[in-house]
Amino acid sequence: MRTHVSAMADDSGGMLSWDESVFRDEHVFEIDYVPDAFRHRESQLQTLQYALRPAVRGNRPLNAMVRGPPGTGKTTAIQKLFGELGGRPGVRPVRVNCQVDATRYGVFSRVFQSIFDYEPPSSGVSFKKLFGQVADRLVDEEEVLVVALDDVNYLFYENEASDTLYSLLRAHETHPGAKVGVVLVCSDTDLDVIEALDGRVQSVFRPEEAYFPVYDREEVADILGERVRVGFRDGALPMNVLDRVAEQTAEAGDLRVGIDMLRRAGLHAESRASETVAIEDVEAVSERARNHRLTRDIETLSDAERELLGTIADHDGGRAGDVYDAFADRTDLGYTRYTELVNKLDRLDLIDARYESLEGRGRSRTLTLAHDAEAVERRL
Ligand SMILES: Nc1ncnc2c1ncn2[C@@H]1O[C@H](COP(=O)(O)OP(=O)(O)OP(=O)(O)O)[C@@H](O)[C@H]1O
Repeated sequence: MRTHVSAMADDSGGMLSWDESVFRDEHVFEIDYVPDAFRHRESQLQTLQYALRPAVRGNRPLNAMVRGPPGTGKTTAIQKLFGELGGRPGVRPVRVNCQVDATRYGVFSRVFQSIFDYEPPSSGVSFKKLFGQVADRLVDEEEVLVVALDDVNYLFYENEASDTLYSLLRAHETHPGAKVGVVLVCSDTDLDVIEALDGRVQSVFRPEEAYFPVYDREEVADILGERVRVGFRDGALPMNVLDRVAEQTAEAGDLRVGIDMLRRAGLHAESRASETVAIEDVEAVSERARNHRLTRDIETLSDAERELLGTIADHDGGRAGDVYDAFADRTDLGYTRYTELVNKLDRLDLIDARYESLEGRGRSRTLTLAHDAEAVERRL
């Protein structure tokens, strides 16, 4: 029997005891959790199954492209399908997170690691050799390789996308008998993937497309309701609270906001020694949860990118040339690299880089933070 909470609160100065919790299984709110139930994505899964089916018969699958805004289930769909494919003999599905591995060498290192069970050296081995070993093994073992390039937009930002795809898509020419299929997963809805590829890649890449739209409010409530059922104790998160979270999540358009909000609201309820989560807990955590993506995006930036974001925060709304002067004082990077970094921050929606015409002096860009400066600076 659990002790009544108010008694616990009195005994321990307003805290639940360490082993008391509103959660049944807190892990279901963590980022690496793959849910058992995956609803409202039936047609997208069907399209992808259709494309990948030849692989289980030992043939090259159709290439595919998965598109849609962040937090709409793209990665989860791949994890589900690849989980199933991985159990089939003769198929090797590999999902590469391009946010982490944003170069051709990085992508092939992941594939190598999946095949050989150890990581290749990060330098000293040529790409050609790495590729050769992967391809030879695929041919010897008669395995079909299916590579998902998740968050492939990062390969584009680093200008590595065309080379990577070229190598994968033409593997059968350089290594006869190699069978490779590619699934691109892109969360940058402003990026026209096909258009952004080199002509030599465009001519061989005609993917099947699966689009993942933002979930509507009912879908969000249904999905989050299931998460609550698995993750919270019975009755610990009432319906009205779920509705409030669903409403805010649908507004944000990213399911991750809701999952994060549920977890934080649960922790907040615990911190005030309550066995149930209330609207006030949601209110208390909602700003942090809504900025979840901002936190994640800033975490993935390189030192130079952070430095630039900090410089823009200090010169919010400034002209690109002026911001560069300030940036150059802090780093030794040249203007070309600076422009690349500006473009990347713009694409990540961390800043808005807009052209303005200067009377009689051509055009210049102004750089403005896309988020509240304080929220950005707190995360840098
Ligand atoms: N239909 C669904 N049912 C249950 N959980 C879901 C569903 N769709 C998404 N999720 C959950 O929402 C979160 C975000 O999903 P996911 O990572 O698949 O999104 P994504 O579209 O790949 O996002 P990004 O583009 O930012 O990588 C995950 O925790 C995932 O478990």
